[in-house]
Amino acid sequence: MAKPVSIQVWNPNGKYRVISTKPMPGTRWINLLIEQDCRVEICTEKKTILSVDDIIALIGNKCDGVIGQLTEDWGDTLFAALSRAGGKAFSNMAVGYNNVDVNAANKHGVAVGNTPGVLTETTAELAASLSLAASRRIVEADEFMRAGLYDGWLPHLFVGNLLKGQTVGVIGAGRIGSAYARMMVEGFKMNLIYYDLYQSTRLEKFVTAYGEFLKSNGEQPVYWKRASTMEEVLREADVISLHPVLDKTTYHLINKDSLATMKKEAILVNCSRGPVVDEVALVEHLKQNPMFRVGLDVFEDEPFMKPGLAEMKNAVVVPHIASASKWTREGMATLAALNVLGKIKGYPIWSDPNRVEPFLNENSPPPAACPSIVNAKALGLPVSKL
Ligand SMILES: NC(=O)c1ccc[n+]([C@@H]2O[C@H](COP(=O)([O-])OP(=O)(O)OC[C@H]3O[C@@H](n4cnc5c(N)ncnc54)[C@H](O)[C@@H]3O)[C@@H](O)[C@H]2O)c1
Ligand SMILES: O=C(O)[C@H](O)CO
Repeated sequence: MAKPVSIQVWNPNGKYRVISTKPMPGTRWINLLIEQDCRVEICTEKKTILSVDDIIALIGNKCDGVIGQLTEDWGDTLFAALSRAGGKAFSNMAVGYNNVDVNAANKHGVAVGNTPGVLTETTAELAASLSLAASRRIVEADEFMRAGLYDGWLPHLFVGNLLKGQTVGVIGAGRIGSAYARMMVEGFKMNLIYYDLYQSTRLEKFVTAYGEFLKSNGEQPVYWKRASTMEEVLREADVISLHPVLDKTTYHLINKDSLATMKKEAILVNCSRGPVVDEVALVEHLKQNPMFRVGLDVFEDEPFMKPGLAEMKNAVVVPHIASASKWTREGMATLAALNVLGKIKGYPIWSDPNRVEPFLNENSPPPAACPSIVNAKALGLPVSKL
């Protein structure tokens, strides 16, 4: 058993004990909990990733709800501990919840929250940034400059790819994938090809309308295509960005074979989850194809990179920061806190997790609902009429 971890306590006499396994940005989330009679305990332990034992020690004998992080392993052991302590709610401070065993949560009657919507644009902007950084070789050029190697303009110096008129491919055109597609189509006049299990009519309508606008201005229009297979996207796109959920259907979706299907000078961006890409195969592909480039925010074995990746000049790598804008991170903290608070207070579940703005308006109290509970149906929780 790990030794008890250090905590900061807010509102010590609060009736409901809510734990956050990490300090989170902003103070609104703390205030919202305190106003509703919660004692808030924030783990201030220095180590970045808490173990299951650390979290069991935090939960203790009485705990009404926990706000946790995507780095934690929320399986049967933790849900059993939370349930024994009287807890009925857990929320990830993330939209992705592949670190959570939802069946185990169901078994112990614990509601599982996530934070959709508030991070859509911020994450799409990072994917767009990585697309640009990779296509225009920004990191390589920056390193070159700082190393004092620049001794004058040259026709061949850091020549990269023009995005305008090329095709952007999106795999997983949900909230973030669609936002990214719109940025790339509108910002850089790229054509779109996408693959998703579901049709994205809104995205298609957007590209059609933008194409008509360009045409009416005498410019080359843009086009969209919904691919019937992922391979079609891999074959046709010049820049491919991955935005599906991580589950058993998307594990190693990008592997040796799929990499071989892509154009030799293609750009691959991953802001979804690391294991969507077979990173060992990717390193080999980068070695064999120096004109192929990647922009990665996520890694298969975070916080580590597979051997060889750090040395690849044709890879841009950042440490899982896609949702890291101040507004988004504060909003994620708010949504996660309100998921836990709402369940403790017996509120119903918000009917549309794609429309969470009312919870984020600092000038009015949030609706009396849980913004997003992924196992609401399985637990038979009522849906809000608001
Ligand atoms: N890097 C980051 O910091 C960061 C930030 C936010 C989200 N994410 C990741 O992005 C994911 C997507 O977030 P979202 O809000 O857009 O979710 P979403 O549910 O709106 O979109 C996911 C899409 O993936 C599609 N999909 C599922 N299985 C697929 C498959 N086998 N092939 C193709 N498409 C498939 C779904 O139909 C859906 O449209 C999250 O689950 C999370 O893992 C990462
Ligand atoms: O799933 C998520 O929300 C991200 O990975 C962190 O923002």
